[in-house]
Amino acid sequence: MALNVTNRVQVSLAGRSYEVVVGTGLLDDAAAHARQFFGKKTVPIVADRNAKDAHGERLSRSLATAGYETRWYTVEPGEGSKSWESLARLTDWLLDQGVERGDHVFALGGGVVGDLTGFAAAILKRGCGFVQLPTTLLAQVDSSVGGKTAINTAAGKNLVGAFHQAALVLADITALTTLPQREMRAGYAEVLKYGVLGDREFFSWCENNGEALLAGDENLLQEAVTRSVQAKARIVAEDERETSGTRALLNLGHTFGHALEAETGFGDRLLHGEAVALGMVLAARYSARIGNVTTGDAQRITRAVDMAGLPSEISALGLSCSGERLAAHMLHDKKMTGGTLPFVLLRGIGDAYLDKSVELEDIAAFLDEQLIAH
Ligand SMILES: NC(=O)c1ccc[n+]([C@@H]2O[C@H](COP(=O)([O-])OP(=O)(O)OC[C@H]3O[C@@H](n4cnc5c(N)ncnc54)[C@H](O)[C@@H]3O)[C@@H](O)[C@H]2O)c1
Ligand SMILES: O=C(O)C(=O)C[C@@H](O)[C@H](O)[C@H](O)COP(=O)(O)O
Ligand SMILES: [Zn+2]
Repeated sequence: MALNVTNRVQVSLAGRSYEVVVGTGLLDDAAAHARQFFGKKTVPIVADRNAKDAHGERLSRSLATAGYETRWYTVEPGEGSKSWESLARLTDWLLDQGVERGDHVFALGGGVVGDLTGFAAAILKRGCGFVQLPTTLLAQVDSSVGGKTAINTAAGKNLVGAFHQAALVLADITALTTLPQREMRAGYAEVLKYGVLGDREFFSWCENNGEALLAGDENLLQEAVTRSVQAKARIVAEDERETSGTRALLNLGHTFGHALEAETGFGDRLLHGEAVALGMVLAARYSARIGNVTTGDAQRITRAVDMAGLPSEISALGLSCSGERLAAHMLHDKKMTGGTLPFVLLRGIGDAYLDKSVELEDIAAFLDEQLIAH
């Protein structure tokens, strides 16, 4: 895939579809790409503070040139903004702006702003439109696509939310030039995830290209974002609301990961993508322990995570909790059905499946082993 070529991926759902546009400089040209979603002369934009500082001007300029005025609402960076308090403040602001059901709210930032704004749009006047302008690698490859929106509660991650699809996603690769390296790596965890869960060839591509991609090669970034979005769009088209089990595969590494995020306080100590990377390694090791996957494949996944500078050892987190305590966080997992928690496990790289026979006590014992230094 060559640079300066804009890739378009269609997310096709029952009775409707929307486009994910992936390319460079899209924010400079946002008015042209998104004009049909500007209801009035003023466009409400909810932005992560860092994303606005780095890229807000490009967006404002594009809209101003097309005769639109931007109204900005700034969200403080960090997982703490996915809260009831932020949601209340944001919905009040949207109401003050006179946003109507037919209008579209624009979300500029990473997964935090996308999840928060998407949820606000889902409930504002029982549902208005929204457009995602993802500015982190994680948001471009994952959170801006597929319609999961949510806030966190004291009990855990994403526990209050709604399925509400964006009307359009503009993934501007240029936005990633200002992204801190740690955030880039965290986003790469979700890229690797698509390979591990369903595409062995893409996993090899990541092994070969991960380092250059993380160093900022825009061609490779555009290819990784496009291929990730294609993979996610295929799964979401098949199982939009996670009812058949197909979409649950996108949760690979997340049952472990969300428990670790909860235990570390949803903060800078462990980013979502870092938790997912570690969670994927744990899912692979557990799969090897029950004889489903070869230790060779489990080690290859660990190496890919290490190569990306992502955490692969739970013992290195310095947690003082037990495996049982981590397993207790998992009781809030949204996959829980009738008291059973299905786990996304592996038969091999590129071959994830949902295992309904896993005992949480066994997971707790496994985690106790992992919590002891390797
Ligand atoms: N809805 C979904 O399907 C889905 C999928 C994956 C993750 N998520 C959620 O997404 C969230 C994580 O998203 P994230 O990793 O994007 O984190 P984030 O939104 O917290 O952004 C990460 C950091 O990057 C900064 N930033 C954003 N864009 C920037 C830019 N272009 N230049 C400089 N700094 C920039 C932000 O200020 C923040 O400090 C988690 O809450 C996770 O649960 C949701
Ligand atoms: O889109 C999905 O489906 C995913 O599972 C993608 C995940 O990367 C994402 O973190 C998601 O928010 C987790 O979903 P949850 O239902 O476990 O909260
Ligand atoms: Zn995730």
